[in-house]
Amino acid sequence: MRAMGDKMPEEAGQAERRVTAETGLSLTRPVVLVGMMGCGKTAVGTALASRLNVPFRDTDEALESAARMTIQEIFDRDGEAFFRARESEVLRRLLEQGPGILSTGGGAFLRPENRGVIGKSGVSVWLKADGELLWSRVKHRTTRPLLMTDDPKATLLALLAERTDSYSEASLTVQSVPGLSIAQMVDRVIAALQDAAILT
Ligand SMILES: Nc1ncnc2c1ncn2[C@@H]1O[C@H](COP(=O)(O)OP(=O)(O)OP(=O)(O)O)[C@@H](O)[C@H]1O
Ligand SMILES: O=C(O)C1=C[C@@H](O)[C@@H](O)[C@H](O)C1
Ligand SMILES: [Mg+2]
Repeated sequence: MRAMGDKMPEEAGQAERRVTAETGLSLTRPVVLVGMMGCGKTAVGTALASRLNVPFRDTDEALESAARMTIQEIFDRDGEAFFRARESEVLRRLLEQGPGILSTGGGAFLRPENRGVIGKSGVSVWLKADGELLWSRVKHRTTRPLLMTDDPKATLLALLAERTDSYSEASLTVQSVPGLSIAQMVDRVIAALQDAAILT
């Protein structure tokens, strides 16, 4: 098995500055999407990377592929503390791979250590959504171990309340509201990145 801290051979030594093909825009740092479960980090991140024609990376997906286990299986077998340690390693490795879109797991931005490494080489974007919207998106899924409780909606709302201060430390915030499609969220993130001169 590839160690979780290893670089993917094809991505090692990637160019520092990536000129995006279709839009003509340049991205100079990894754009790191953060926020609660269901805020759209994976869905919006995938569409954003595709629109900009830059690499897409996702800490949850990278962890699952390195471990050849689902996140639920990692939590069940090794516990959350083990998962968080691996998540920090994977985050560092993916940040080293250069400009692109990096979606994180919902808990990744809570650790000061992770916020530090993200701030050094990337720019964080919080996809902000209220509890009802988040719940509408996660309630049908059973893939999120932290929501395997007797009252998953209450758990989600409690996590949102306790995490909001950490997420608000992100460099940029993009609000998600009901009715905005994934493509419209991509428009909003691009506009925020352009305003901040991250995408030029
Ligand atoms: N703007 C949107 N409009 C409609 N559906 C959306 C939107 N954003 C996300 N979704 C849907 O909500 C669900 C959850 O989104 P997604 O998996 O991207 O969340 P996430 O932030 O990556 O969560 P996690 O932290 O658990 O990885 C998916 O089914 C996704 O397609
Ligand atoms: O919000 C969280 O803590 C999590 C979100 C998911 O992305 C996964 O990283 C995992 O289910 C934990
Ligand atoms: Mg995700």
